[in-house]
Amino acid sequence: MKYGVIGAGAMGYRYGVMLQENAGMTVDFIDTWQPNIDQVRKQGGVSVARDHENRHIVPINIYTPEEYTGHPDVWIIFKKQMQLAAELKRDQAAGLFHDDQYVFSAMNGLGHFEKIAQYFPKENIVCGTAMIATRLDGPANVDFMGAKNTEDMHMARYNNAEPNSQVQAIFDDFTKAGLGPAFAPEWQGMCMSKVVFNAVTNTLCTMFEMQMGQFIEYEGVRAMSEQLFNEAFDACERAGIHLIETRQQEVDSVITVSKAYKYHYPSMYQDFSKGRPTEVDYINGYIAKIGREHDYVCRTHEFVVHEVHMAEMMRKYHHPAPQA
Ligand SMILES: NC(=O)C1=CN([C@@H]2O[C@H](COP(=O)(O)OP(=O)(O)OC[C@H]3O[C@@H](n4cnc5c(N)ncnc54)[C@H](OP(=O)(O)O)[C@@H]3O)[C@@H](O)[C@H]2O)C=CC1
Ligand SMILES: CC(C)(CO)C(=O)C(=O)O
Repeated sequence: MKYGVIGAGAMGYRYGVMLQENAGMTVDFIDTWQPNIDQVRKQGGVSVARDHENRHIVPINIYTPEEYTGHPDVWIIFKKQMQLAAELKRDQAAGLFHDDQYVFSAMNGLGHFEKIAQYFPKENIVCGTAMIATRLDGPANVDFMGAKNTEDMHMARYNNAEPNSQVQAIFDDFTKAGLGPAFAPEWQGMCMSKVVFNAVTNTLCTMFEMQMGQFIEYEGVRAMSEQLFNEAFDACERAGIHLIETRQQEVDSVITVSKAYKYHYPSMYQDFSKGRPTEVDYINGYIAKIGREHDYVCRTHEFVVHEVHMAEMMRKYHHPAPQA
């Protein structure tokens, strides 16, 4: 199958390069960040390392939306939440989207599938979550964090139907690529399971400018995680959303995932340290919104949203440390 990746950032490169190198798929990348495109063209591809080692150039095809004339079978979308609406509008205007295409996204936070559904039929949308850590260290320069074969992701159709042949083919390609997919029975609970995880790790690591391994050095991590998870689960229960993990499994995975990715700064910190807006409104803010809609105030999540925005504001007075 032919894939088109919209958003040649950390995760777009991760999925595209693994599909191209390990599964032998044809992949085209679409991006709007000109220094990124220029750097790919200058160095003959994207520079890829794994855990800081074995850095090499992987030749890739990259285009702006307006340059692109191809017709992939599947689009993979990895933009930041706040970039998505403008990106989809620009891609549509450039004639990129066609009715026969499928679309997959494993962005963090929630709110993106409603936007994607404005351009694609519901049955062609495949929702995903990725417990896969990747750093974008500069234009066309990525670092895949974690040992090979630890990649772990979930997928479910946006209409919650059983996989049809096209969705199964995507799953098989992701398996061959080494992305470690598993099907989940239902998209919303699957996605919320990742949102609540990111509402702990991404947010706390960002505010305290920590790698995940440093974060779990603190003895109060379990207690802090439990407080945030309990509030999020209580809100989800009132909203009738059933997560695919239990509260205890979420707390345990904060520890195990942070150990596995001990040198990773969550993607939120990558934005924070570069002076860009963070996705906090789509993560803790999304949980808080679900709570409010169901007469339950998620006080800690609402407070944490303010804290992250306050930390963002403070960047005009002192600069966060760059990623080590
Ligand atoms: N990184 C990770 O480990 C993980 C990330 N995710 C999620 O995946 C989604 C995509 O994240 P990720 O791949 O990390 O995002 P990136 O920030 O690496 O890339 C997204 C886009 O941002 C733009 N961009 C990136 N850096 C800069 C910069 N310095 N200046 C200007 N533009 C820049 C580029 O597009 P353009 O200029 O065209 O806008 C790029 O295509 C998010 O929802 C994230 O939460 C999920 C799991 C893990
Ligand atoms: C890798 C992981 C799971 C860390 O929280 C992530 O989702 C991110 O960096 O945004």
